Order: sequence, then C-alpha cells, then structure tokens
Amino acid sequence: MSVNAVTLTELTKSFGTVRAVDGLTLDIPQGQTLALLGPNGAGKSTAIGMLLGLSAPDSGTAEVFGGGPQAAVRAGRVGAMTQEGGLIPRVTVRELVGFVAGCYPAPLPVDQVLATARLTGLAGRRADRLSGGQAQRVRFAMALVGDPGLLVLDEPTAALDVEARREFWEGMHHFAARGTTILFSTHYLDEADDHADRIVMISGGRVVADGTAKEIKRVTALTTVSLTVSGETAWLARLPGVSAVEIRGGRARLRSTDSDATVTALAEARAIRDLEVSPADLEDAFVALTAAPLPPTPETSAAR
Ligand SMILES: Nc1ncnc2c1ncn2[C@@H]1O[C@H](COP(=O)(O)OP(=O)(O)OP(=O)(O)O)[C@@H](O)[C@H]1O
Repeated sequence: MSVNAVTLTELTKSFGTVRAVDGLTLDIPQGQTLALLGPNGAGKSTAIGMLLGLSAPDSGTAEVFGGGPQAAVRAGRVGAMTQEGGLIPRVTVRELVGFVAGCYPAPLPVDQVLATARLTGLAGRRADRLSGGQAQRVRFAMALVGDPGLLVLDEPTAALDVEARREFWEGMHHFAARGTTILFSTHYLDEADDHADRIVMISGGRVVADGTAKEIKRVTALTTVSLTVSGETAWLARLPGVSAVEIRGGRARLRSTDSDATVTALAEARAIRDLEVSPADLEDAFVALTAAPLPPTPETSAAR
C-alpha cells in the first residue's frame, strides 16, 4: 500500500488562549481530492500552515508523504496556494510562471500549465494588472507548475464572483484528472459537494464530520419540511423531530430528524399550507453538526 499523502496526528496549536487546532487527526491517501470545510475561525488555515511546515504544532505531528513537511516542500513534492501573497510587479504572466518552474526539479511545460489554469490568453499581460479571479488563476498556475504530488489550496475562491469561481474549478478539474492529491479549504458547501471526493468538516479546530457529501447527509439524516405560515411561530420548534426553524418571507423551514412525525403533528394542528418535504442539503447537515443546540423551550426546560 502506498504511503499517505498527508498524515496529521493529534495536531494541536494555540494562539494565547485561543486553541486554533485541537487534536486534529486526519489521513489523506494519495490521489484523493479532499475539501476541508469550516466556518470562519474553524482552524483551517492554521492546520494548513502546519501541514506545509510554515508553522510548528504545539503538539502532535504533521507528515507529508511519510516525512516532515519541510522535506517534502524542499523536494518539490508540494504545491500550495495560501491566502497571502501578491504577484511580483512588472513581469508577465508567462515570465512569472516560467520563473517558478525554474525553481523545481521536474516542472511541467509552462504552456501546458497556462492552458490548464485558463491563462493562455493572458500570458503576455502584466501579472500585477489582473482582476482578482485572473490573479488567483496565476497563483494556481504557480502552485501546480512544479508538478507536485500534493496540491494544497487555502480558500482558493475566496472573494471571487460566480463566473471567476467557475473558471477556477474548470482548471482545477483539468489538473485533478492527473491523479494528484488535492486538499482545498472552503466556506462554500456547494464547492465541497461539487469538487471533492471526501469532505472533512472542522469546527473549533476539531473534525466534526468526515465522509462523502452523501454519507454526511445520511449521518445527519435530516429532512427539510417547509410550509407557509402566519402569526405566531414559536410552537413550530416544539414539534416532534424538529431541530431548527427558520422563518423567511412567510415560509417556515423546519429541519427535522423525523419528517413523518413532524408532518403528522402539523396535520393535527391543521397547519399544512403549501407543504414541501425535501432531503437536507449539505448546508443543513453542516449547521446541524456544528451549531449549538437549540435553546430549551418552556416545556422542555420545565421537564428537566
Ligand atoms: N497568528 C495568529 N495569532 C492569533 N490568533 C490567530 C492567529 N492565526 C489564527 N488565529 C486564531 O485561530 C483561530 C483559527 O484561525 P484560522 O485562520 O486557522 O481559521 P480558518 O478556519 O482558516 O478561518 P477563515 O475561514 O476565516 O480563514 C481563530 O480564532 C483565529 O483568530
């Protein structure tokens, strides 16, 4: 069996009193595309910094291809796109990518990389005069030109509009077809769902769920029951099976772990209007896995 691309074991790091990463254990086999999904401050960038050897853990270990991260980076086996870093001024896109290629022992042909990153038409443009989405594709090209075995992308589409995100992922898919291991972090649930083989959700520096999008939805076994409502709505949170309620524009969306019981109770209350029952999307699963429990209702707190 081949060695894992990444092995994180009980990785922990604090900043003052903030425990940014808290006992994170994760294996990524070679060839997998994994999305690290989590809200702001979940610890994604801190974990990525340790796996790239940019910062040291307080305890635990990070291994890349069975050795230290810095050795793997020095050997040109890791390509990374972090959240920081401008592009060098006064050089063209082709010169910049070519310069980075020269730093690696066995780089990919620059023209091939420009095509993969959808940059062929921009090759002669100054790298410091590009739009946000174009500049992000240049960073992507710089990360992959060394032909890394592991590509690490920290929120690659943050601040990009829908079209720029689409173009970015097009390039990513083209590259992923080579069988490279890819780890990307994102806040966007749809990106994780669309582009990863496996999703690891983290919150508070810990893994809260790990699986395919389908598995995660099955584990949380949630259904969304929505209906038109008017008047007082607090009672909806007390219906059987309901774990969360959202009211928007006269519609209530109830997340339910037992939609049969929820719908039966709604029928008994003669409250069914424009009822829709649908499987939960990944966003619902994520909220259920990471959110604090609902505050107790008067009935449940009286029963305690
Ligand atoms: N250099 C630092 N000094 C102090 N606190 C830090 C530092 N870096 C991160 N933190 C804190 O550690 C926690 C985790 O931050 P981190 O940037 O790893 O999260 P993240 O999941 O990448 O968030 P985002 O999605 O917002 O980028 C946060 O509470 C953050 O404020």
